[in-house]
Amino acid sequence: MGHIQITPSILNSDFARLGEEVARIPGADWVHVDVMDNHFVPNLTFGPAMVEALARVSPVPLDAHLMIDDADRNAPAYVEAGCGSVTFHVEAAKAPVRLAREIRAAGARASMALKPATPIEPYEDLLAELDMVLIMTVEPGFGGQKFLDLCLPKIRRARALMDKHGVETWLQVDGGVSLETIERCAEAGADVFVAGSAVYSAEDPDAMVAALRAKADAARS
Ligand SMILES: O=C(CO)[C@@H](O)[C@H](O)COP(=O)(O)O
Ligand SMILES: [Co+2]
Repeated sequence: MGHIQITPSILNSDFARLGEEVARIPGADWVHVDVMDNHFVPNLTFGPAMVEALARVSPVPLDAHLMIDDADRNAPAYVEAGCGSVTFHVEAAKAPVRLAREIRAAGARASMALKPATPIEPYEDLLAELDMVLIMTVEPGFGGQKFLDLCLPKIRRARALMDKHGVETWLQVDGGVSLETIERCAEAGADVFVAGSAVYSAEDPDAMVAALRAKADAARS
C-alpha cells in the first residue's frame, strides 16, 4: 500500500477563479479535475484546452478523472494537456489495456475508474497494467453527494487483489470523502483520497487537506 495522498476536486470550487482556487491547496498531492461530457454523466465541465491552462498554473500535478464516452479516442488529449495522471472509466473504454498502455507511453500515470455497480473482479488481470484504480463512492456526475457505504467491501476486495498480485497500483476513492468518512476508506485499503466539497467548503482548504491526511494516517496505524 502506498503512502496517503490527498487530491482535492475543483468541481465545487469557483470556476471563475480556477487559478486562485488551485493556489489555495499547496499542501495537496494532486489536483483532481473532473472532466464531464454530458453523455457519460449528466453534467458538463472542462475540455483539454481548459485543463492545459490549469496545468500551467497549478502548484501540484493534475489528476484528471474523465467521465466521458469513447475514452479510447478522447483520453490521450488529457495527457497532452499536461496531466500527470489520467483516469478513464472502464464502462466507457472498448480496449482498456491498449488505452492504459497508450497513456503510460505518452508519459502519464494510467488509471481506471469503476462506478458503484461495476465489480473489480473481472479486471483482476489488468491490475499490473494500471498505476491506479479509482473506486467511485457516489454515482459520478456531481460533487456534494452522500458517501455510499455499500462501496466499502469493493475497496477491501480491490486491496486484497492488489496484495495477491503484488502490484504497486494505487487505490483511489472518490465521492463523499470527508472527515466523517475518510477513516472508513483508509481502513478498507484506499491510499489516494479525492475530496471536493469537504475541501472547498472549508474556510482554509489547505488546513482541511492536512486534517484529512491526518485522519487517514491515523486510521492506518
Ligand atoms: O468525480 C466526482 C463526481 O462525479 C468527484 O470527484 C466529486 O466531484 C467529488 O466531490 P465530493 O463528493 O467530494 O463533494
Ligand atoms: Co472525480
